[in-house]
This record gives sequence, structure tokens and C-alpha cells, in this order.
Amino acid sequence: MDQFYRFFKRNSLIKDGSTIVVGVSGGPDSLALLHLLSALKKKGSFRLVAAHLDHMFRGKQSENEKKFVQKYCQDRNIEVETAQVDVSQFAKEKKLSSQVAARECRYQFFKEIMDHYQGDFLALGHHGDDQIETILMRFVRGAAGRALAGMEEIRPFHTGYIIRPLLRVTKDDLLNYCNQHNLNPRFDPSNEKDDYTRNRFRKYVLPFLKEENPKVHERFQLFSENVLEDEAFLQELSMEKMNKVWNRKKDKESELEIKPFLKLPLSLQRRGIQLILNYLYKRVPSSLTSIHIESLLHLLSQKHPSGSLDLPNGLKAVKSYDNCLFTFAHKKEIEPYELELNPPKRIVLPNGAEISAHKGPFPKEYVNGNNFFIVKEERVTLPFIVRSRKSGDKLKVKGMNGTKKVKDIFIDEKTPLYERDEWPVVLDSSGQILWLPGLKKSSIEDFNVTNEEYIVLQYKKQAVVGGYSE
Ligand SMILES: Nc1ncnc2c1ncn2[C@@H]1O[C@H](COP(=O)(O)OP(=O)(O)OP(=O)(O)O)[C@@H](O)[C@H]1O
Repeated sequence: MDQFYRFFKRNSLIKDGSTIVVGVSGGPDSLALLHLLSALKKKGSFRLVAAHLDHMFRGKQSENEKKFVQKYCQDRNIEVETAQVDVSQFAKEKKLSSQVAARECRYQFFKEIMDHYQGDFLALGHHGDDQIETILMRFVRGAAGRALAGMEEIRPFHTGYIIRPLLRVTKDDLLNYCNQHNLNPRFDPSNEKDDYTRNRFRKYVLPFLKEENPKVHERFQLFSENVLEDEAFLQELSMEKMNKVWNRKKDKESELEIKPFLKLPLSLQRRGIQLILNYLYKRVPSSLTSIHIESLLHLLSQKHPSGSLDLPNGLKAVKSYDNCLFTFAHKKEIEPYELELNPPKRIVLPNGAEISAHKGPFPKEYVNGNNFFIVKEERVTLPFIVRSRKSGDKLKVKGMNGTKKVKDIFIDEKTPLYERDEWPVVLDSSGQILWLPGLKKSSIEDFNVTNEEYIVLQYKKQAVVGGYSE
């Protein structure tokens, strides 16, 4: 079990006074781990607490496993904590598979024990064969990036770290260890069932790999560590690049600038997409695969200016010209709106923008942009109407002969599809369309700068918080 000791040497982790909680199912892996840790404890001075959760899957048999762990620990003066949770009931309530529910309950239990004992580490008995299975399962399912590294030897968990000191040894090593030390572990019959994917990999794939190379677990472990190193580097690089093209917005949405994104190398693009998805999903769904990432990359790089893609758990990517919006908000039913605007007044619009109107001299700050509309009162009929677009809306565009459909202005200005239904259209009470704020104005804004009074309309895409007259 040199490998076990080397783990601690390599990581120079355990300081005097540390507390290690060890998850013990009663099976050979975790029992060997407990035995090794209590031997190590004799050399060092850390506190060791065994923790066992009875999932109540197999009635008396499960309970016997709990008693077995309790007795094992009591006989050896090892502190032990146990609990029972009706995982089947929990799985039903939460609509989870029994495996996922068991994991959730177990990790919750571990957290409670860590809190109670101020644990620094949670030691788990995963070994090299588990690692091979995990990596292969993820690979076959279509995982990408660091997920392909399988399980980490050390990773942050709750108030401390999960440690897996047995990833460099095999199941056979552990069974031999149990035999040598007469540990007499319990065997969980569900580990043999063919209906669990992991069990099928164990039964049908592992023997072949081990025949090809008896030390194949070392190859997989090395692969895992290399992937983690490479990923850490690439991850940092993609974060740095993505920060320039990705607007996180609220926690349910993100926006990506497509053109500069597509200039990044493909490997950073892939990781960039993954960063967005990690950010939006609190927990990345297992149904999300590299196929989704590839489909997203295809959507972003194809010539067509708009399109969308449905991703698991209701996330949607909506491409529109130079932007792609990632959102959970299902296409909101956008209510048409119509508001009156009589100067002096400020109104906030359903899309969060604001329009203000006041009478006064020609504004000095006026630049000939589309965020202002300035008109003499005699040229319009008050009040102004601010409303959402209607089919057939047309604007007599300033500086152009004839009229132009509002719809075509949106297209030419590359206004994202999801913004068009809420975009304000400003008219006067006689029904003439005066202005598409931020985009185009009508030739009615035909003024000569004089000392007379004007009506000044101003559009701000983001309403200023506070200070509204209405
Ligand atoms: N019921 C449990 N109570 C406490 N810890 C557990 C329990 N089940 C699993 N663990 C911990 O999680 C690790 C991985 O669990 P998993 O079920 O994948 O392993 P296993 O191959 O069945 O291991 P073992 O031979 O120890 O049962 C175990 O080695 C152990 O450290």
C-alpha cells in the first residue's frame, strides 16, 4: 500500500490537528481505506471519524451493514457516526433515480458530519478501477473538457476537501489487502447488477483493458492528471478571452458577441461555450453533451443571421446577427403596449428603456444621433404616443425619399429578433410615426436651430434608476 502513503507525502496535506472524516460503506474499498487511515493515524496526530449512511435500500441487510461498521469501529476505538435515510422515499419525492438520490443524501450526511467535527477532509474509497469506469462512461456519454479527467484526487468540498488516496491502486489490490488483514468486508449485491451502466463497464470492458495492460489504471490516472493540468491552463486562457466577448447579464441570461468570439481558436470557443453553460446552469444537466456544444458552434458560425437552439432544462440559445442570447426565459408573451407622453414627462418602457420629453431651447448637447428627437410643437399633435410596433408601420425616414417599413429598418439595423416586439415606436396623436428611438427618425424632425422653444425627446436604452416623474 505504498501508493496510499505516497499520496499523503505527495500532497503534504494532513497537518497536526486535522480531522479526516472517512466514508465507510462496509464494502472492501472503504474498509481497506479505514484500516489504512487508522494505521496512518498511529504515525501522525490527526483525528479520524468514520461515517456510514444506511440508505435503507435492502432492509435488514442494509441495517446489518450499519451495525457491522459500528462494531468494527467500536472494537478498534475509532470514532463513528451513522444515520439512516429512506432514500427510496426521497427519490420518489424529488423525482430522482435511486443512485442520484443516494448520492445526494450521502453527501448531505457527510456535510453534516464535517460541520459537527469541523472536518478538514472527507476521504472516500474510490480506486483506480472506479477511475477507469468513470472516465470511460463519461467519454461514451459525450463529456468534454475537465469532465473527461474523471475523479480528482483532491477537490474542494463543503468546508474542506474530498480526498481519494486510493486512485492509484486497483480493486484487486484492495481485496488482497482486506484478505491479508482479515477485514471481512460486506459485499453489496447491487454492485453486480447489469442494469447499472457502471456495472456493465466493470464487467465487460475492464477485463479486456486489464488483459491488454495490467497496469492500465496507472495510464488512466496519468491521463486524468494531464487533462486536469491542460484544462486548468486552457480554462484560464478562455476565461480571459471570453471576458471580452461575453456579457453575463442577469443570472438567467448571457449574451455573446459572435464576431470576436469566432476569431478565437476552436479549442477556446468550445471551452468558452462551456463557461457560459456552467455559469447559467446551477448544476450542469447530465443530458448536456459535446453534441450540444458542437451544435452551438455550428449555429454561431453558419452564415444565416438568425436561428435558435434548444438546450436541456429549458435553456435556449437565440442567435440574431452579431449577438447570441442564452436564456431560460421562454419567449415571453410580449404584451403590446401604448403609452401617452406629454411634455414634461419621463416614461419607463416594458423593455427597461426610458423616454423623456420636455419643452425648452434647442439642447446644446444635441448631436445628430437617433437618441434625440427634436421638433417644434406646431409640427405635431400632442400628446405623443409611445407604443410597440404594429404590422404595416412605416416611417418617412429623414434624409430619404419615400417611406420605409419599420420591419425593414429592424432588419437593416440588425435589431435582435427578441428585442423587436418591445421596441418603442413614437407617434403623435394624429398617427404619424415620428421616431424609432435609437434607430431612425422621420423627416418631420426638420428644424433650423433658432432661439424658439422646441420639444426635446430623449431615449435611454437603460432607464436611470430613481428620479422618475411617473
Ligand atoms: N453508505 C455509505 N456510507 C458512507 N460512505 C459511503 C457509503 N457508500 C459509499 N461510501 C463512500 O463512497 C465511496 C464510493 O462509493 P461507491 O458506492 O462508488 O463505492 P464502492 O465501490 O461500493 O465502495 P465500497 O467497496 O467501499 O463499498 C466508498 O468507497 C465510500 O468511501
